[in-house]
Amino acid sequence: MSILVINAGSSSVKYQLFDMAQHQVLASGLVDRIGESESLHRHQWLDADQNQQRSEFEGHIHDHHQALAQAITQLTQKGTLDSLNNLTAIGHRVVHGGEAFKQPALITEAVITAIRSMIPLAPLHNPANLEGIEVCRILCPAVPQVAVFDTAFHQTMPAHAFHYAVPDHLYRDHQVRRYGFHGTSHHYVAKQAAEFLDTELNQLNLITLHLGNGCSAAAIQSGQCIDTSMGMTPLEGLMMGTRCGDIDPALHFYLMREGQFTTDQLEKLLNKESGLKGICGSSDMREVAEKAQQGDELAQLARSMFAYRVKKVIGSYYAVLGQVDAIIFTGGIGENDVELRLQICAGLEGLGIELDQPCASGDSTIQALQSIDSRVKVLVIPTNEELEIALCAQDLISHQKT
Ligand SMILES: Nc1ncnc2c1ncn2[C@@H]1O[C@H](COP(=O)(O)OP(=O)(O)O)[C@@H](O)[C@H]1O
Ligand SMILES: CC(=O)OP(=O)(O)O
Ligand SMILES: [Mg+2]
Repeated sequence: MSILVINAGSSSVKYQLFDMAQHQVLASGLVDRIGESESLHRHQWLDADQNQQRSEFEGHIHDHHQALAQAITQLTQKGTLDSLNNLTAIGHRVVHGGEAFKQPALITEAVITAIRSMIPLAPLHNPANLEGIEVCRILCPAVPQVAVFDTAFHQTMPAHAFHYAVPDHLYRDHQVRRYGFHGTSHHYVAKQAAEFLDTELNQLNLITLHLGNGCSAAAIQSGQCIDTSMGMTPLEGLMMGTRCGDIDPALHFYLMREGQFTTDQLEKLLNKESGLKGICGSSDMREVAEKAQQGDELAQLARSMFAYRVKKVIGSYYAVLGQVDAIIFTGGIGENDVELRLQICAGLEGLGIELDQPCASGDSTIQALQSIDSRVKVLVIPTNEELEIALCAQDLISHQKT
């Protein structure tokens, strides 16, 4: 059984082909800078002797149709996929499913219409996700397709957590509320934690911290999400690579009045030019860490701000949950930045959170960081959103057949 997972962004398409019997990646790739003169297509695959092979193509790839057609050609020509008929399903990451989707969905015209209706809530993400779906429907009409939503796992949040304190008609008429994102990752690492701790997920209270380019936290009570830091859009919450996270909303009016900013300029400023990049000029935490080590004060400030905000969210979710079994670090930063994890957890002994020696970074398996006396477990769990999407697609397709 092979499942292809597609994560289509505005100017890139990432894909992975899974052999579901082994949970093994047979091939993967990235088409980047779509629409620009110097587009890039990187493709990797396992050959018949299980050796990793790579190919790279540079040139103009004018749209998502060409990008996906090229990816499918690579998949079928490089021997990893005999024919498209051997694909069991295609799973798509869809960022915004609004309130319509609490679970993954088999893609139909009605599902496409519902995803389209969410575009005003996710103008930076949903159009590209839809494009990926529509192109795959043209290129692989016989293959069932499944949409897996970033928002779905957070749909269990109670009303007091998801409502904003604005006039209620804005919720009823304009769907203004907290939705939360990265749900596929939060759910995946929560399930991994349950397996690692040898406990049912519905018996666990967890705080999951997804710290990648985008960053978000979730409070999970008895296995269900009861709060999360991202909001109506992925701009709210923690400080991120280029996104500001929580700010005073009055900053908008102030900058519009005093700085003559337009709405588009503000959107760009807060989404693309803020966060780590806004403070110290670099959005990549590895670069920020290097600069900080060399004595760059703004890079040091950026790291302190980042850690402080994660610490605050741990404290607030601890209060909301009452009792916490484990805190889970995931995402590129959460999995690898040993020093930052120490900074985040420093001083939390009063909450029963005590770290042992920092563990080696870059381990691909689960690490437990807590000391023997720590009441709360502190785990590092590598996320795998693509595998989770493939598992969701497999699950949905097998239930369709029975
Ligand atoms: N060893 C490391 N130390 C610190 N940060 C790291 C390390 N490895 C990766 N990162 C950071 O992880 C972030 C990317 O996270 P990732 O989860 O891969 O991103 P995405 O959200 O795009 O999937 C970048 O800021 C990167 O610098
Ligand atoms: C929704 C979101 O923030 O996704 P990413 O972290 O992939 O940008
Ligand atoms: Mg990632």
